[in-house]
Amino acid sequence: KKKSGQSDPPRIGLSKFFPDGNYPVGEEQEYADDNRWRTTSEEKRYEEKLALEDPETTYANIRKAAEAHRVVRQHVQKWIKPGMAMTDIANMIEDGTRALAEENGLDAGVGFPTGLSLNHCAAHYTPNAGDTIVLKKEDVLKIDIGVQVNGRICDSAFTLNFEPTYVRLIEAVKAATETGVKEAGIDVRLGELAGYIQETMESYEVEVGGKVFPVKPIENLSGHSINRYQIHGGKSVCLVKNDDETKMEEGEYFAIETFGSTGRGRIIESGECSHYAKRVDAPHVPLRLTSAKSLLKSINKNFGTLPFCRRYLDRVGESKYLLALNHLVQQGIVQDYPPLCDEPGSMTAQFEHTLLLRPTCKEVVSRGVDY
Ligand SMILES: O=S(=O)(c1cccs1)N(Cc1ccc(F)cc1)Cc1ncn[nH]1
Ligand SMILES: [Mn+2]
Ligand SMILES: [Mn+2]
Ligand SMILES: [Mn+2]
Repeated sequence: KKKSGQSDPPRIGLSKFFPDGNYPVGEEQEYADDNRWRTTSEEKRYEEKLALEDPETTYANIRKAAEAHRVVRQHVQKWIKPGMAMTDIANMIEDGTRALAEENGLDAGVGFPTGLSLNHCAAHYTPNAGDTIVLKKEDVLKIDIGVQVNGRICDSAFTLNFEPTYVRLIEAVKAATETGVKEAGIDVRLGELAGYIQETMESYEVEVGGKVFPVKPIENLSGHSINRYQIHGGKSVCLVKNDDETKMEEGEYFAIETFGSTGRGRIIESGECSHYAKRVDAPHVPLRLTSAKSLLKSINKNFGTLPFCRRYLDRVGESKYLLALNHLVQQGIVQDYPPLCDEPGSMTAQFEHTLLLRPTCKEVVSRGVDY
């Protein structure tokens, strides 16, 4: 019997199932001892006052995005198979996301391009038009899905394998992300949190073809704070111990994401770019290129500062835009985010959750039965 009456594939907007706007609360974790007092009735009253003052802090937006994230990802986990084209996997995910989040311009829909990075590539790959790549059974696939509701972005990712070779790598990264979630908290220093993540990651090794590889945290990838319509809020949670004294603060949203590798433990930008985003601090330079002017207008209208990919430009009717897009990148108006890859032949894995630092507790809003 269907649990929620949702269709298969999932295409019914979530407001049909939560008409009162009370979307499921994520996993609530208590803060560590020195912040234990936060679960007091005084803090609870404070949180209720906040919710009355500003509907945004009822967290309904991020919780709707997270519920859409869970339903879409659990559907793709069920149906994905080696032999499927990356483009079809991307469309399956994005069609579901748009339907459940009830896409409506910039008010709701896809939060950023669907990451489908394979093997030694860790992040920021999604197919461009004409991509013919097909999933293979020996692939290790990172699926990174973004859902946004009123600019609140649920950024969460997981790793899929179809044969057991890299199971220990995947376990290492899942454990490291759990450590990051557990140790995160108000007033926690980012550099210290990085050390805890590194310690968990480096306690694993993986044996491939009789050779033992230590699992390395990817030292130049990181988690990040998230603001409304801004996937990178300015704070980074690195994966190796460092002396960044910056603290996590009450009310912040964080993407806690970790990446492990059997290679160098370092990514380089590699391959054709698909991911772009208008910079939040984009300079107002006079654009001489007419095509760049009209493309920027389309980007502002359709994406604002949310990341997009070439397929999304195709979808909103743009064509022959590459010269204009590269001009906007070169002018510092649009940031390009090329695929981030470790050395060929290595293997990488990722897990990511979105975490709310509420006054009374930490809420792992993207938690599901799957991860
Ligand atoms: O690597 S990031 O650029 C970054 C990490 C720390 C500071 S900025 N990036 C943010 C982002 C950039 C472009 C996107 F299309 C989507 C997200 C992390 C990330 N990628 C996927 N999920 N999370
Ligand atoms: Mn992500
Ligand atoms: Mn992220
Ligand atoms: Mn307080």
